[in-house]
Amino acid sequence: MSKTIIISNRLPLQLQIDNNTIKATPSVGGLATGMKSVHRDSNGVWIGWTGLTEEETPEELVDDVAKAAQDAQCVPVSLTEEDIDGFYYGFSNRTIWPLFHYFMEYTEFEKESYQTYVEVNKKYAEVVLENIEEGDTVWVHDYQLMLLPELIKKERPDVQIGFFLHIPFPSYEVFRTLPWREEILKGLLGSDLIGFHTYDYQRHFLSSVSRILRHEVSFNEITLKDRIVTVNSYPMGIDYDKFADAAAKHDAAKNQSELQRRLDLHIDSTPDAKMILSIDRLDYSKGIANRIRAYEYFLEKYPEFKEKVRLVMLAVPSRSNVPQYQLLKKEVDELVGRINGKFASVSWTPIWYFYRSMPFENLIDLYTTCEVALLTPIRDGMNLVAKEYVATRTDKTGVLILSEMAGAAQEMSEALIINPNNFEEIADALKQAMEMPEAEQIKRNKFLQKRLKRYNVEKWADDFMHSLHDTTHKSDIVKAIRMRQDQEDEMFDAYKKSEKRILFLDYDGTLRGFVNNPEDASPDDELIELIRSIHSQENTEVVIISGRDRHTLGTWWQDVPITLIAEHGVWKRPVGGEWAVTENLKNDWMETVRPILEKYVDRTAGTFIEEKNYSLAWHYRNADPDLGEKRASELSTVLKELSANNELGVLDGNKVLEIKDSTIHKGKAVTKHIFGKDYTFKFAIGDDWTDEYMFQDLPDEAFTIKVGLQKTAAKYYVDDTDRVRDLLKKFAAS
Ligand SMILES: O=P(O)(O)OC[C@H]1O[C@H](O[C@H]2O[C@H](CO)[C@@H](O)[C@H](O)[C@H]2O)[C@H](O)[C@@H](O)[C@@H]1O
Ligand SMILES: O=c1ccn([C@@H]2O[C@H](COP(=O)(O)OP(=O)(O)O)[C@@H](O)[C@H]2O)c(=O)[nH]1
Repeated sequence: MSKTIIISNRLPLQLQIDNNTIKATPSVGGLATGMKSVHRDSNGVWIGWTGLTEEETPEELVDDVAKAAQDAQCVPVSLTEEDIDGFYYGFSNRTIWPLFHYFMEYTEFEKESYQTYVEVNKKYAEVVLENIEEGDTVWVHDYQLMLLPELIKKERPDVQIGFFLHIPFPSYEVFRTLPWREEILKGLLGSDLIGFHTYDYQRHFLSSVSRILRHEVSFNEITLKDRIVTVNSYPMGIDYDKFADAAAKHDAAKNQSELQRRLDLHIDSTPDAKMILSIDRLDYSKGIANRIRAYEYFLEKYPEFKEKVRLVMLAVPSRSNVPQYQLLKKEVDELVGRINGKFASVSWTPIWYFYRSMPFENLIDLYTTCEVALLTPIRDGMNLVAKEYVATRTDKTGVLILSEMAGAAQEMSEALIINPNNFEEIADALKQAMEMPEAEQIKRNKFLQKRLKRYNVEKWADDFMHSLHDTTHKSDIVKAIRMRQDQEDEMFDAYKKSEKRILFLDYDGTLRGFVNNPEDASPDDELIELIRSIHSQENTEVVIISGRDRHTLGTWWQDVPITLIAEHGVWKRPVGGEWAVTENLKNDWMETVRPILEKYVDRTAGTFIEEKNYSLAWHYRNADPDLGEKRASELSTVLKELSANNELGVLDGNKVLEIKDSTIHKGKAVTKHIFGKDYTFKFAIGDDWTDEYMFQDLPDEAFTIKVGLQKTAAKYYVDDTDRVRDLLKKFAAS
């Protein structure tokens, strides 16, 4: 039976050694808590790190570690102290975490820790590959494992791989600063589906892919040479019923509340003071220090709330080997001390501060007892605490104040949404929360609960898995039209048997890959030899048919006696002959069009005009991809309006717009060329829109091939210019 393999840095259980025996405790953090129910309900395994390094695990306990993991349907990845230093405390949490949360000043770019990150991703890949069986689906989680999809795909192209990023994906301007940006993007693109919490993270990722790797991105699909990668947003939900049920039980047994007991013990004798809850891992991205300062500002701005409110703050220890986290701990300790010292009275402590993690029951106690939750991250992928707080409010009272910088804010607009850097706004939101009528609290929470209950973690995981399985459908379409071996054999068979054969070959993007400067794309020696050798076969004609100008084509192929067709069919150089115009064309329109193109060159950096005898081309390959596409579509509209009455046509090529006589195109050129001749084998290959005319106009029996995975009228497609070269070699050897 096929299974789902979940992979994350940490397993949902963390192992410790206590008295020479293995002890397991649940992992904290949104990923582990959220995925736990998905793991429980699926027939799957979870691969990750146990929390124990190889050095910490004595020889005699190695089997016990494996057993403890196995009992929880987990498979451990064995890591050394050095691995954890470079991979977890290093690249993951000193480079990626701060960078992706826009803390540029905390970001370290260390080559050694990146190398360890690569090595550790390989260790994860090894364990995954050992555990994959046919039909399994792989779901990789989070920023610690961004190279893993590619490592798995390389070995197991048959396996479907999903990746979910739990933290924000930063804007291109921030991401581009990473020295290993290409490697990270390529690693992620080993996936079939990549998921983010919000649309903003998704669009930032797509923008980096198109700018850095220059891949074609269309809406939410990235076209690679042989696959399509789908990208989408899936806001992670929580196990709603688990929290709501636990809260209901807790409410029914009021005396269970530790907080209440604390109040009853008169540790603090202002039991009526409303409680403001704050829960996070102690992480600078969570805005804890700012939150305390904003609370101080609130008490100063609205002194009437002194002794009427209390901030209950749970900070869970996290990544304490990273210096920034140690500094933050110090800062928070000092702030809490200073503010309590400044405002406390004999009967009132303004902040109750806990620095530890709490078991589930105590969390429920905190959630249900506090009238307000104040969550003010500076950046946060999602923030599940916000959702858990709302889910536990069984009578629907309670006010959530949430930072607009948390992914959760996008779905929780009924909360009081604040900017975490605006103390004025936070202070006012706290006042509003304190004074909010119960009816309004209920109204807001009703909407929030309904949504959280519906899109719970199970629905979220289902949604992701369905989309992942749908990607098979897309790759099936790709497989259906990609030239199969038997189709290729059939074509070469027909070629060999034929007594009169013709091959129409497009040049750029087909015989040669694209380069930034078109003049640098001259044919290499191997290509020249191949073309010469095919052409020299008996009864075989090779025609290079290109949009290029005749001088360039003529120079590159001057010593090879093949037919050349330039400028989409305007010029022809027959075998052994001279260039001649095939049609009587006008070019007086150029005077009107050139200034328009020049205007677009001036406004769009990286673009330029190519002048041919009978056409003008505006190239935008080197422009910013988004701007290039936008300007191209704008220019195309302008040119089409202008050309309507002039028998001019606008050709949309590969990053080029070409304006020329509309009666000229490659389809017409090939039709004229084969007219009256009895070729028994016809072949055409090309990569862009201008080649579509050939594919459409050649008779049905022709073998037509598109280079690259795009919509086409050709019968087949091949991946790239390397595959074209393979085909040429086979023609030459036939
Ligand atoms: O494993 P740690 O280094 O101790 O960190 C705990 C987890 O923190 C991060 O959680 C993120 O995932 C949550 C659920 O999607 C999301 O709500 C939150 O905003 C994120 O910060 C981290 O992404 C996980 O990998 C860690 O395990
Ligand atoms: O003592 C604690 C405090 C919090 N949590 C859980 O940790 C998760 C925190 O997730 P969130 O998305 O808010 O932030 P993250 O820590 O993942 O960045 C939530 O599910 C909490 O219930 C926990 O297990 N023990």
